[in-house]
Amino acid sequence: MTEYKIALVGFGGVNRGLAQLIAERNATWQAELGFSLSIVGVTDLFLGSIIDRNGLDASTLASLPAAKGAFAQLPGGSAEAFNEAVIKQSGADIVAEATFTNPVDGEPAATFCRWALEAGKHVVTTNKGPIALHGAELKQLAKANGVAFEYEGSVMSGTPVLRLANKTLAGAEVRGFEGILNGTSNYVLTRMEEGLSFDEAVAKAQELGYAEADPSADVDGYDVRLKVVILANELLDAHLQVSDVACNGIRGISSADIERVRDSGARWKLIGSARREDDGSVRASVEARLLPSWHPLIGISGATNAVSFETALLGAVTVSGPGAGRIETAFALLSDIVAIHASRHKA
Ligand SMILES: NC(=O)c1ccc[n+]([C@@H]2O[C@H](COP(=O)([O-])OP(=O)(O)OC[C@H]3O[C@@H](n4cnc5c(N)ncnc54)[C@H](O)[C@@H]3O)[C@@H](O)[C@H]2O)c1
Ligand SMILES: N[C@@H](CCO)C(=O)O
Repeated sequence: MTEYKIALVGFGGVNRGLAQLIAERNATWQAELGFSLSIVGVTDLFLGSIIDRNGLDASTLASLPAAKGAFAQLPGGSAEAFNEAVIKQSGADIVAEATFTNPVDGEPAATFCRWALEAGKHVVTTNKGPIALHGAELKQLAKANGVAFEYEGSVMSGTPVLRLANKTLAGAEVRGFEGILNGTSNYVLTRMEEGLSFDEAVAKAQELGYAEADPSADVDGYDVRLKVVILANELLDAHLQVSDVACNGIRGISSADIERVRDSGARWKLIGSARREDDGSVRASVEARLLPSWHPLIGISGATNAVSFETALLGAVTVSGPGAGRIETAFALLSDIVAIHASRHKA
């Protein structure tokens, strides 16, 4: 039976969700997936850090109070975040990186990924910054060190999109995609349709753990822009930089704008899209669009996301599911670990 030792970098909603899943489901995973997980280190800017190479109790970690320096309450814990030590010296096989997404330069998460990969550890991450801004370099680094770099949760949380499109649409010739790729902004638009103000709806999305640390990344479209870059580079081999994607969010949509179109059945949605043009170039954008009532993405409400791939052989293939959420995104980390396990146990 395989046991992977895992270090958690960032212990907010997502990695705490993973600790909770480990506490509740390790025995089931052992039986059904052929591996279990042992948490050997955790580090967080706010909570501090802790290392135990023999394994920490996942349930104690999952229920740790969200108080500054809280790891100091545990035997061997510290109020200081010793990120580098947790990544390099905890004996982890896998590092789960889930710190804040930095949409400008992807740091310090990109550095955390580099440290782990260079030390010969697999990396699983839900953080869009390192992938959108340093994806090619990090994939190369992983290859050079014979380890995996997996990031399924960076687009549409636990809903399978990247691996699904990469593996199961291979050969179908994906020509482009359009999608609702941000849970927070879609939730905000839905709640505004129900009568909440913009600010009230954003506060609710924060409460539910959907929003980024700075929710302007959600409502101004920057989060979707990163996801469009990740999807376009992964599926269309587009080599896009973040600055190549025109980006406008939902801040300009007022309750009055929503009310005005209510009877027509049209709805405002934040749409991220990319398409290969006839000259081979890829054009991508993020913008609030008024979708007509017949549009395939019109029924996608709340924090649900959906992406419709335009393919040469199948026409449109649409995937929908949760686009945000602590447990939903922790599941994406698990799916990355399942992929790593499968690749190590190939016949
Ligand atoms: N929550 C979701 O629904 C969701 C979905 C998909 C992707 N993501 C991404 O996953 C990542 C984690 O999301 P989350 O909801 O857990 O965020 P969060 O804000 O709840 O937690 C992030 C944690 O990282 C810690 N942190 C920040 N900078 C750090 C540093 N330099 N060193 C150590 N720790 C640091 C913070 O203290 C915080 O506890 C983010 O990048 C987010 O964009 C989140
Ligand atoms: N803040 C993001 C999390 C998922 O990337 C969202 O609302 O979609």
